[in-house]
Amino acid sequence: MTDDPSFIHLAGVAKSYGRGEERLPIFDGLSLDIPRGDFVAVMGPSGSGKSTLLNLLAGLDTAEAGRVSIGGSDLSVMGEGARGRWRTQTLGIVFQFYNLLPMLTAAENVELPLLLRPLSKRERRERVATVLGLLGLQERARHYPRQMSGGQQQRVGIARAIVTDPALLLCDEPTGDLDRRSADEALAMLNLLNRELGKTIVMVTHDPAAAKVARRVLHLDKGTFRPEVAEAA
Ligand SMILES: Nc1ncnc2c1ncn2[C@@H]1O[C@H](COP(=O)(O)OP(=O)(O)OP(=O)(O)O)[C@@H](O)[C@H]1O
Repeated sequence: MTDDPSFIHLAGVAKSYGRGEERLPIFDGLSLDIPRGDFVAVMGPSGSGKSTLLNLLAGLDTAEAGRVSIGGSDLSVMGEGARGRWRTQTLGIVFQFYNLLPMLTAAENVELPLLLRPLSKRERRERVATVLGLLGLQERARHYPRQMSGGQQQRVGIARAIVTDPALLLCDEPTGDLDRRSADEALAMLNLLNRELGKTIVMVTHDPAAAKVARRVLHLDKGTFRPEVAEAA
């Protein structure tokens, strides 16, 4: 697909932490191409750079060298403000520990990203109701996080991530805090978002069951991807 540039394109990315002699290199020339509509699981030992990669893809951190381009936007040349605006338009993030605001109901948590959009209250409510329905959470709309199970809270987290209809979902250990059944429900939802709605998904995970749901598994080890790529079903 030479005339169809990758949706996610990393070339020669360098990233380190610390300064001078204390400098800890994480990536030194990392490259990666992910087409639109892919569902990629990133696995690897602790400290291999998975979270660092997600932070670069989210535009939350910047590379010292190389190019990070997503959906045609070159994050490496954007300032912080531009990256913030890009993030609200392009990205949904699903966190391991859900990151819901405890004083807001499920519906209010899901509505949050929409407050940055020029939408009427009615339009916001309709969108929230649609995604809560998609996630099977209609009955939970007025419940607070403390009144929900971990699995339900994670589904609220997924609803919040997709309510703005982003092209890209980044998931950081989305099943890491869930029992098997809730984990499988969350994975089924991610699978549906990828296969039915065409969302591109990059998911960092230690969970082999999560990796099986993805279309591809990338193994990160000491800051580089292992050459072999296991193809999913
Ligand atoms: N802000 C930081 N300052 C200094 N060192 C950092 C920082 N963030 C991460 N590191 C170091 O960079 C390396 C890669 O960290 P990273 O969090 O990307 O790994 P990971 O693969 O996500 O690990 P885990 O599976 O444990 O979450 C680790 O050695 C970590 O200690």
